[in-house]
Amino acid sequence: MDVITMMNNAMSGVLNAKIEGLGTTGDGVFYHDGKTYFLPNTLPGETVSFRFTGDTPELIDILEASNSRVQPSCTIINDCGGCAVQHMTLPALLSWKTDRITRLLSSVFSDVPEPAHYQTPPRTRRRMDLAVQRIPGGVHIGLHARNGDPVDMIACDVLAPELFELLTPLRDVLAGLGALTGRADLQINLLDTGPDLTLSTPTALSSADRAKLAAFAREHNIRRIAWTPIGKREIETVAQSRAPTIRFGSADVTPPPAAFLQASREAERVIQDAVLAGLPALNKKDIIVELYAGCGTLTLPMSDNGRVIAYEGDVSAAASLRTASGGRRIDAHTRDLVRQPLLPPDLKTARVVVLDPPYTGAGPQIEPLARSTVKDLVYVSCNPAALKKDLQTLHKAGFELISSTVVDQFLWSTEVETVVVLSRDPKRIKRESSRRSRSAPSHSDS
Ligand SMILES: C[S@@+](CC[C@H](N)C(=O)[O-])C[C@H]1O[C@@H](n2cnc3c(N)ncnc32)[C@H](O)[C@@H]1O
Repeated sequence: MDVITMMNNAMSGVLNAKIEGLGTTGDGVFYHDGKTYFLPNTLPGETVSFRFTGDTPELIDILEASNSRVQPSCTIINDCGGCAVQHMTLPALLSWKTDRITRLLSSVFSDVPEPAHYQTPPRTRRRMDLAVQRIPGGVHIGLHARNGDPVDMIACDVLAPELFELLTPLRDVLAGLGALTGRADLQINLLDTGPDLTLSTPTALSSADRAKLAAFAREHNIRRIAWTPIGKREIETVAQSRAPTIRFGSADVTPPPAAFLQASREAERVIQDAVLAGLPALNKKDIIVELYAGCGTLTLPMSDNGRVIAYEGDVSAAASLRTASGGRRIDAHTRDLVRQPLLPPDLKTARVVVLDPPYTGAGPQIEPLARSTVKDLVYVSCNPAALKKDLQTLHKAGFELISSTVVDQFLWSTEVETVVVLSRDPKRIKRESSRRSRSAPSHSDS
């Protein structure tokens, strides 16, 4: 930069900074005068110019761009709040997620094998919570802008095409509903039998609204549309031709409306495989205790390896799993594991525990698990901060890391899913450690 530009910049309050990292919401991180600041749309390694407005830095220009920078492909990227880091290449993003998990694991364990990693392809998301907003002459359906109104999703590189294409006719049918007086929510799941919709509106559906939704379901081959008043838990089926299903392992499950599903079919398979590979050697009679089982994503495939005793807090999800489990070695129980965690005596017969808790982590369940006699654990996590806290407790109780898998199923966001295999069985730890040292390249290999 020449001297005149530097003097002009100093007079107009323009400053330069080197971006040192990526924050957990996808903003670039830099340090100035001993303080940490975040700048959206910047990447680690970049040199940028910015100006403070009050205490908030505002990006002026990217002076030296990172090799990981790309032009975002989505045409509504500047408005839609869905993709925080579409200006980063997907391999760089996967590598950032993998590094993040490696650092997390290294802060807890001393022996950390390199994580396996997987990234779901674009346009495969099969579950999304969308906001619906009535506007003059129609509706917008989309994600919320950062701190703002829903942005109409006229383009999306994330959503599966079957769901994206449905948005156009959905705008028409939703615009015609009397119950849609302002904001509404639409949860869309893509099951094996097609889209499964759950609509939440501020006021109750009239019989004319119900008839319109039923006609829409018939016209678009949608097996089920459910409805719930905004903010309430009770869900009512408005239209159903046949039971919608999704296959887990060798069973077809009819999940409840708005059920939890892993975000993409491809990532679900990787998570299932990582969990199955992380189980210790089992006899068919061995007991796998599964916590936070949902409607059986992991339960059904695991039941080929042992008897699964599954616990799930959501009554409808547990009921779906129970119905689908017929004839298999599965006992599915409804249990709130926050209010009533399993205690060490409840875990006495477990050969292994598999847990896939919600975003907040395993909370009050983790201490009894640590105090139990269980030697092997497989932990599926969607929140690195909660995972770290739970791993610290488990490590103190003697668990060591056997392996981990990082799954990027929320493309262009900073969300990351991790499958962690843990053991406090000295023989398994020793076996894994010597297997790793045998397969590590020796110095003479280079
Ligand atoms: C991340 S999902 C995993 C579900 C399932 N393993 C899957 O892959 O589809 C977490 C599950 O925990 C359940 N859950 C949330 N809070 C719970 C609680 N307090 N007690 C028991 N289950 C709970 C949710 O209903 C949800 O099914």
